[in-house]
Amino acid sequence: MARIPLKQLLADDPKKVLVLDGGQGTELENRGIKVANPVWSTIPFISESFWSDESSANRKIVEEMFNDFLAAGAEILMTITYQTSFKSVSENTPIKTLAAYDNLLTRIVDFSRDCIGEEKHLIGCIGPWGAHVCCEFTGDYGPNPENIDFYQYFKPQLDNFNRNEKLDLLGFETIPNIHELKAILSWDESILSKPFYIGLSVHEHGVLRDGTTMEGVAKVIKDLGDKINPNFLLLGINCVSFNQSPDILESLHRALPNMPLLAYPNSGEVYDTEKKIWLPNSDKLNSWDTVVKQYIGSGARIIGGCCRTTPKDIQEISAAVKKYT
Ligand SMILES: C[S+](C)CC[C@H](N)C(=O)O
Ligand SMILES: N[C@@H](CCS)C(=O)O
Ligand SMILES: [Zn+2]
Repeated sequence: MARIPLKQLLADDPKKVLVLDGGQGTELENRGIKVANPVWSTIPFISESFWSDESSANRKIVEEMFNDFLAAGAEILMTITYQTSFKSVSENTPIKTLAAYDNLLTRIVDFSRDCIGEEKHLIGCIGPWGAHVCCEFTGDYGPNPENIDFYQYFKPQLDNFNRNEKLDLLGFETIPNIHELKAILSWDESILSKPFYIGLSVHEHGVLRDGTTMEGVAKVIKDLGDKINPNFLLLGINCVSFNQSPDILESLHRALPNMPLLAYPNSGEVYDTEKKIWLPNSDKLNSWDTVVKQYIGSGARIIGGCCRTTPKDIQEISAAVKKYT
């Protein structure tokens, strides 16, 4: 059975909320893959044995992770390509040419689609420019962020993902800087020809990591008016603090009441970018039940978990989504 295009699915049933998967990189780490390296969760796919040996240990781990998120209730899942930009891959792995990079992405998407089957929706995950220098939680893009050529950075991944029919949606996630947001939103259908969403990396005080307020974010979208790419389907927050996430989503909803939103916070732990480890932060103040109810009240149409959330979290999210929709 063909999948319903997401734009149609969300429009046809205004109450439908899709359950997303959880933190993939950190879940692979929980299961024994060492992701603390310059391409982070891309690492298992770099080794040729992943592709040539069907019984490779890493291959089993990735398959089992997808299975466990599916069993927990995920209806839309991501490719594990957060740090798989051409720049990150070509600078840090033996994959140096655009042709070899293209082959890598196609293999990962094919493999992900095989893992989740034909019925579930698949997101082509695209991490921010800052991921390759690990500043997705500071938003510090240097002294002249307006001069960064974001298009050149994303183009190889976009060119591949745009033409891959196994992907239903592109996800720019953990975007911490307003210049990057403006760049993505300036691209028309010739550059972004598939439906896409943008997940913002927001500080626990409720501003984008670079200090931009949610009103400032909304202004960029409002100013574009009807020039906005019709493929821009959802805006939201990801890898933000679990405890603060309902308030942050609510502030985005107030600023953009008609925008379909999405939310997938992290566990509340904080990433140490030097040591590449997660440090405990405050305890969870709320349950997923409470948080999901608030997200839905704020217009969320896709809800899941980001770093350090597990299939158990997705199970709780799924139960809450069923209860409140
Ligand atoms: C979302 S963070 C945990 C991704 C990893 C980071 N960019 C790093 O390279 O360590
Ligand atoms: N999509 C990524 C999140 C990075 S913040 C992952 O799930 O690993
Ligand atoms: Zn994350």
